Amino acid sequence: MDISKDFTDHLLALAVTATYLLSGGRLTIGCSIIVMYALVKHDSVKKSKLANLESSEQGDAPKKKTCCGGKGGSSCCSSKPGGKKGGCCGGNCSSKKKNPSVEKIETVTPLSLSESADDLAIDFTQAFKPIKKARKMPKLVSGTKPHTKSTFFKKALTVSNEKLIDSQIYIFYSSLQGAAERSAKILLDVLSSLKDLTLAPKLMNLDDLSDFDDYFVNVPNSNALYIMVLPSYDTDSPLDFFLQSMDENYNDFRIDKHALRKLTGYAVLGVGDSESWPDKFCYQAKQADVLLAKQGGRRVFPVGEVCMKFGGDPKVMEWAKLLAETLQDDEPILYEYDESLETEEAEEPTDELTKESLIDLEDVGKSSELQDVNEIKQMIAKNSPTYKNLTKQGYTVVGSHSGVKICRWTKNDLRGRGSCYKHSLFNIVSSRCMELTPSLACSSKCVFCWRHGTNPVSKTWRWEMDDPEYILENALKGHYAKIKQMRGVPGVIAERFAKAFEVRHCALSLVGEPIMYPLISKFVGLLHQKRISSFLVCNAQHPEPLRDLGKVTQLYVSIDAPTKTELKRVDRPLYRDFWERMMECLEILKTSQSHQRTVFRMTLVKGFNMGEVNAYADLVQKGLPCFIEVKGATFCGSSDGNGNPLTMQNIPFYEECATFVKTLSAELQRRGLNYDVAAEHAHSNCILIADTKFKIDGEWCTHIDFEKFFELLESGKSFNHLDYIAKTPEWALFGNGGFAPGNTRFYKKKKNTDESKQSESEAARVASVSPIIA
Ligand SMILES: Cc1cc2nc3c(=O)[nH]c(=O)nc-3n(C[C@H](O)[C@H](O)[C@H](O)COP(=O)(O)O)c2cc1C
Ligand code: SF4
Repeated sequence: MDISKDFTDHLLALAVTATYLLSGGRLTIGCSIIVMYALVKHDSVKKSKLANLESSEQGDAPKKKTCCGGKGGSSCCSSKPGGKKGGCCGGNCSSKKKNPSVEKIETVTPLSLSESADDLAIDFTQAFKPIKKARKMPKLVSGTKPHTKSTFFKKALTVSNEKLIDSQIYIFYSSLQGAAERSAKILLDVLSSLKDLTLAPKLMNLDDLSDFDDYFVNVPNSNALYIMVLPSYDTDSPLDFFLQSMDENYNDFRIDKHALRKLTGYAVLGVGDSESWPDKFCYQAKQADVLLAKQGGRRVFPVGEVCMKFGGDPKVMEWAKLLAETLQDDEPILYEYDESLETEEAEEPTDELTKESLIDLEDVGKSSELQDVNEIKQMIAKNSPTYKNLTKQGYTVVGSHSGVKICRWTKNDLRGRGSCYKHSLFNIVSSRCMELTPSLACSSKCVFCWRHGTNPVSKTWRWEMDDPEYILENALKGHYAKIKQMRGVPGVIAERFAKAFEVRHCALSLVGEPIMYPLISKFVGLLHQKRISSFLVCNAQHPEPLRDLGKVTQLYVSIDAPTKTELKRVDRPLYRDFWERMMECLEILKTSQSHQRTVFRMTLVKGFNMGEVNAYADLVQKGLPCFIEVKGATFCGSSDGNGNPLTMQNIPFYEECATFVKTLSAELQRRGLNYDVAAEHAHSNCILIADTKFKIDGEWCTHIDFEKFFELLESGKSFNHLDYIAKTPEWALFGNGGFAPGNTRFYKKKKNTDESKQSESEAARVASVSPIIA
């Protein structure tokens, strides 16, 4: 130890500390410096003692060069006397190696940039190989996430001792082209022939159910067993709505999450096409299986997946027979309830392994498929059965969700046989009217609807969307193409035919719910730019867009029943709060949309909604519309298998409609409301009640002055329904029939006068091709 050097060091340290303290440093900092200095000094003294001891043991000279660690410099271990350097050891010299403590530190110190290339030589050959994926976690093996409350993946086993054969079996199916329906019937035959079966199985078309809740939120009886026979479509189909409803139910806090545990069990049979859709083969049947299980359903038989191209009906039969055997089996079934199906609430896993396990589990069939339930599709894809169906019915599908169709009244008017009731009541000439809907989908499934149960249903917009400009341009093209086809039809009046190529009115009704199209106001604006008047009909289920709607020439709200119970029975609305929605819509008509020409449209269906006149009066009182248009429903073809339960017995005669209208009008007057019967079109069983503010100087003015309407619109000034009225012609007034002069009545068969009368009333009731709602 060099005492003189140490002493100097001490003095220097003391001087530095004193200077620091004197110059205002804090006492604690000063003390700390002194203590640290003392410790370092103590350590170096200890080390040098140790070194001296070592060198004395080895008989070395007391002055020994320490290793430079490869840095070189004056004290380099390799420095030769006289300042000349031999090669540096790079830290490997014996002086270093011999010090065990230094050697130990080297093994754990991270490599520094100054270390030599030899030291950094690392084998990278494995580095860029893909990281071996963690082994897929088998479905029923727990991959429990540590430190989280909810178990990420777990199973629970229960044993049921139910005798499945005693169950009430429901065979549900959904079918666009008939294969699932056929398969469901095979199942019905096989199961019905089981000798031990206590109750006859029931066959149900999912698309005909008024309310899925009756079966999939509430269970009809305590021993129900569901068998679902489902096709898969990668295009939109009615099944999409069913699956989305199931998914919504599961996430709706108002609904019992596990409502289907009350079933004795369920099984799903998928039919599809494995050749054309290998990646999506029977994917919707699998989705349904997962959703049923999520809601507590117990799978009593594995999901069947039958390719209707290969195997077809025999495979369905095979599955049905195996299922039948199982149902007869007394062996208890081991049910596995898989809580992984409830991972929505589970926290995001943090470590990579668990994350990867999650993906694997999703692969197993949960989330990836469930996400597909809300996949955005085209409403009516060109290759879909719905598209074919609609075009077969005479629609021109525009883009992916709009449609036009010329109705029989347009054809009639072109041939001089008269316009529809809108001419009598409001001055809309059928040959210059285009019937269009920007949404072929609807949020109701009205019993009198002529959609034949195949059009998409949904509560909200869930599809790809076309631009309003595109829709209008192509709708007009489609409409004109259909008009053109009429040129060879006998009796077409050349002048009307020519004018028909300049559409003046657009009835936004047809089928579906136009107001569901999110850009409806913009679309109406485009119509007005072309001086085409707009008649928008909505089903009183969408208060928000109704409130936001801009000016229309006439705004209709369909009032299909006067009470909550009847409305549910007639409209079969998809919304649970359908009644509250309707009430809100009526309130909007009375308030924010009261500047519009508002109309209640009532479609009378005998045995369904003609009973409670007082209740209708309540609704009128609530919405205070300008007009109430009452129309008897028209029979539009078979009710067989299309979800439309109506027969001719439900179609009212003109006289019955007239009685209803008079009674309603009297009730409104009794309440002090100024309404009266104004006009009619007896030919289509349609009668108009109007607010008496449209009776100017004793003359009804229910017609529209279209020129005035556009003038006002273009002026930019605000105006209301009374600003563009026109006098109702004599022939259109109530009691005068409403058949426009200049047209010829046409009866299919020539009859005597009495028979003709009968025929007119009959004609109003039957329309195999005409819309019953237009
Ligand atoms: C437009 C279209 C899309 C289809 N998409 C699928 C699909 O994604 N997966 C599948 O397995 N089968 C698919 N199929 C085949 C149908 O599921 C199959 O034909 C089934 O038998 C139809 O049943 P249905 O006649 O009861 O409607 C598709 C068929 C069509 C016409
Ligand atoms: S009648 Fe109209 S509201 Fe009712 S289901 Fe048909 S399109 Fe929808």
